[in-house]
Amino acid sequence: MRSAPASPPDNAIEIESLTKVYKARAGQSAKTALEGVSLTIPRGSFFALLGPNGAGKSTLINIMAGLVLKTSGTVRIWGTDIDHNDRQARAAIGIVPQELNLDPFFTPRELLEVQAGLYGVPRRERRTLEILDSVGLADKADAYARTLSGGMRRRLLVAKAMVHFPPILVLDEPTAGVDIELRQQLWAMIQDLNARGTTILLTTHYLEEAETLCDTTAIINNGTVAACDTTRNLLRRLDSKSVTVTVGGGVPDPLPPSLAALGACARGDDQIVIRYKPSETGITTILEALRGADLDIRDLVTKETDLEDIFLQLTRKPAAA
Ligand SMILES: Nc1ncnc2c1ncn2[C@@H]1O[C@H](COP(=O)(O)OP(=O)(O)OP(=O)(O)O)[C@@H](O)[C@H]1O
Repeated sequence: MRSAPASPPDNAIEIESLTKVYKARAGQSAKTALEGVSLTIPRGSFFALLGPNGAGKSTLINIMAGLVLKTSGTVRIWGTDIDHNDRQARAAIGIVPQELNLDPFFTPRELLEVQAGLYGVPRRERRTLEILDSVGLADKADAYARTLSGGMRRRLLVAKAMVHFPPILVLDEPTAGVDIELRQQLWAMIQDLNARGTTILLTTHYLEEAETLCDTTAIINNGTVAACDTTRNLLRRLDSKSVTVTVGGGVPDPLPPSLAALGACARGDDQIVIRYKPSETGITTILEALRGADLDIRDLVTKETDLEDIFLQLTRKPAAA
């Protein structure tokens, strides 16, 4: 099954005009989950796919995994079109699912052997212990999966996705519900895999995760790509800063007109946030508006834009008419 092309492709994944419409079912109308999605994931990159719930991330991954049939469009994985040779395309990809779906009665060694068998990896080519070692589980090779901690199980899922030596690893929300220490461990492990050449595609809700780890970020919303750029460019291009003011006596409702005119909004009972474009609005304009609002200002903090600002700007639902 290790039938990679002779020379590796420039792009690990190429998706063009991908559309998925789930057919109408009893009581439910048809649902367009992806609409004309195009994405290019260069070989060796660490790519984040960000999106709110229901954006279409799982649909995209499931199409690549062969679990969902696309409606139209093209998907090439490691140079192979899934319509031409889906086995070869899928052999280039390892998918780490979100759920900890491991058979508790298998040991990690057995689990990897069975998985390698499913992928048709000949015994002499299997690297079970080497893979377990790469995820820090060599000493647990013969422990029952049910005795492993949550963190170890997650690492075992990564190992399982790697039995056929895929050059691409897709991780679906790998750190959802995972504590901070374990998150750091997983990050270090995935970074190490990436440093050794594996292309990583990661879906996440954690903006910090994309910001810290990923060189490129795509934001997907309502089944379309709202943005796709290097993470650094995304942060740079927004031309956005924010001022957060903490006020005594509660945030006035409605907000004073001078602040409402700047698009300010209340956060909690005692904070007002004003997002602004430094290229258009100087900080003195904002300070004057605050002075004119006659507030009991207790604190004032300015902040550079971060991925959360961008995410909110791109995925915010339009206000109801
Ligand atoms: N089998 C299905 N039949 C009908 N609609 C579906 C099906 N699977 C997903 N959908 C719908 O398609 C849209 C995209 O769902 P998808 O699971 O791909 O989003 P997601 O970004 O992965 O969300 P989450 O982060 O919550 O998993 C949603 O509106 C969802 O309800």
